[in-house]
Amino acid sequence: MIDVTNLHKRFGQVTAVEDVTFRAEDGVVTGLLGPNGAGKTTTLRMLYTLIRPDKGSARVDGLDVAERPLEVRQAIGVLPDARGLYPRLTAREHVRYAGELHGLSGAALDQRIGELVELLDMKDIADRRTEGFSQGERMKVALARALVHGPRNVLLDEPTNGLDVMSTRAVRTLIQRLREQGHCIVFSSHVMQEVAALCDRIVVVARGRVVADGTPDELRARTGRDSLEEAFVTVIGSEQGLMQ
Ligand SMILES: Nc1ncnc2c1ncn2[C@@H]1O[C@H](COP(=O)(O)OP(=O)(O)OP(=O)(O)O)[C@@H](O)[C@H]1O
Repeated sequence: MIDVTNLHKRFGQVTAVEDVTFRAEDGVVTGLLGPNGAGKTTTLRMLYTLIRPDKGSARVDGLDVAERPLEVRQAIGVLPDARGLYPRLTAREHVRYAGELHGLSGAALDQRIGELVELLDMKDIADRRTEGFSQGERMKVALARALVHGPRNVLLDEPTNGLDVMSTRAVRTLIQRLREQGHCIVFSSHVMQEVAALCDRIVVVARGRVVADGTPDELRARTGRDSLEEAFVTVIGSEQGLMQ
């Protein structure tokens, strides 16, 4: 479970995150939805301990991200916005390396890599160097790397960005499976159709603040709008940046 309370982050003159509060429960897909520059990536970066909040706090399974970053990193799997892969390593070597960094080894690691190769349909690419991989292939490697240690909490920054229809479906299926297994899943997107298709709960972020938080039905009811798209535009106060 992830608990975020009054997070704030500034970079020089730019206030990236002004006041973000939400809770992401286990067994639930929580979507962070907002236009470009709303503060989603910065919020996720604070959650996965890459940067420290200026104010406020965030807890992952009760562990404070600023006070216990190493334990937090064990408890989360992250698909960051930059998917950076090593061109000379094969897909399988990437996953193995990440597993070793998490303390896995031997038969247990081999078995886990095998499961992920199967789950993400990576058989054809598993033993190829990642140099020249397509966006979808890179995404699969980055996802397998994020999940190798079986983290309870999964943070995904725009996981379907740039993917074709089949790859997008594969990612959706994976997220649904993780939800069924009781994981806590947070993913960010600026595409409302994506969030609407997958999320049980939607946290709408605009200009560094949470402007709405609820189930799709609650958001529709609160804004008096029939369509989710209109509800989003109403809470954000603008259509800018929300479309693909
Ligand atoms: N390291 C940084 N230095 C300076 N400004 C930053 C930095 N990181 C983020 N920002 C600024 O903070 C604001 C929020 O950025 P952030 O990347 O969190 O938005 P986002 O909601 O993830 O947007 P997108 O959908 O475009 O990825 C933007 O104005 C951005 O330019």
